[in-house]
Amino acid sequence: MHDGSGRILVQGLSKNFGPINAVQNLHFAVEPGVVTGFLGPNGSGKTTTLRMILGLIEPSAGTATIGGLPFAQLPNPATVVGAVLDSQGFHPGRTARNHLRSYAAAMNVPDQQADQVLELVGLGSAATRRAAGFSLGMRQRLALATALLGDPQVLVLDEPSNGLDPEGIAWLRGFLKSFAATGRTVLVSSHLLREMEHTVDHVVIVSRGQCVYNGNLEHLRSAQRSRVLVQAADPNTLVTALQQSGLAVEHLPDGRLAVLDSDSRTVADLALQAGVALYGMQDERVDLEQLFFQLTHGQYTGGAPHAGSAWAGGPAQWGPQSAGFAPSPYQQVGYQQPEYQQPGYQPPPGGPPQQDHQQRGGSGGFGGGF
Ligand SMILES: Nc1ncnc2c1ncn2[C@@H]1O[C@H](COP(=O)(O)OP(=O)(O)OP(=O)(O)O)[C@@H](O)[C@H]1O
Repeated sequence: MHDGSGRILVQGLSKNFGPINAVQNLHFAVEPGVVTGFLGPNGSGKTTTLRMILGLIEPSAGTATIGGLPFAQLPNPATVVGAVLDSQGFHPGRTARNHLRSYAAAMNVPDQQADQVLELVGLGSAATRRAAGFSLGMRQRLALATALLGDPQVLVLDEPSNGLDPEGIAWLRGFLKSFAATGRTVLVSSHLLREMEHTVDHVVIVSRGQCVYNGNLEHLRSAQRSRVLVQAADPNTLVTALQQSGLAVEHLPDGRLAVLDSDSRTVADLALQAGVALYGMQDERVDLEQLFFQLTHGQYTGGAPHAGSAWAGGPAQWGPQSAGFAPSPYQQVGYQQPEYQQPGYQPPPGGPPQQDHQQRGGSGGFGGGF
């Protein structure tokens, strides 16, 4: 069991390449004992951040420490941190075993460790094969074996599932979880939340070099709420009826109501009992991948969660977002055009449904349409 001293702390970390602000004022901690995902689309600054943590490039501002020290000051870095930033750097003529032995010598690690780590990553039977003939997945495993040679406290991996087949991804997931379960620190980057969602416990999500979410994955998951969008002839009467039944309701800017954590059948029954005519209903549910897409496109108008929404509260930190509407995180289920928008629609006596522009809590709505 490791002593849990391999905490990574990133404080105010920034990096500019000329006019490019690759990383902007990042703050996060990577705790031992859990797997932390460092997620963001291509070009969002993940590799640059990892390179600064590993002392490969100088930050423009801020600090990154491992166990309280910058990488450059670690007494024997290879026994503290194992890292894979690139799985291409093998001498093609060397066997897997010889590749590892050359690293073991440089790290002052016994030769036998090479065979142990090869077994650990499932390459035991390929020890005498040359790396030139390795598949991308095998190269990923060999790179991981190299990182493990010094039996490090901390593992930092950049896009480790690239090139792995589904079996390889499942294996990596189990490996990383058991590695972290021994009290060690795992920071793993990816541009695919779906690939990581069953591997990571904590996530730091970046977009355009800035942190847009830092928190528990479960918290992010719990922000997923289903809702029913409903167009009612008399929204206020319907809101009263729904609230009396214990349902939370939000007014959307276009006049519809969003009924949280319910379904269209329940809403229709309550509307009938209240004598309110409905002109259209839509069941929606949030998809984690869509949510990630929305977060990392940085265009969510609301920025911080608004009071009363699924986004408010909890220990997670939501970072800056730039202005503009993002795609809705909701997936629509069995969408039907509201009756009043359909050809041949005859308005009821009293005219077509009125648009109710009353909004609650400012601009924090999801902005998604039917
Ligand atoms: N050495 C460099 N010189 C100039 N610009 C750079 C350099 N390294 C990275 N960048 C730029 O910094 C930004 C962040 O790149 P980075 O590689 O850190 O992103 P990433 O999230 O790791 O993306 P990917 O998943 O595609 O590797 C990009 O705009 C990239 O072009």
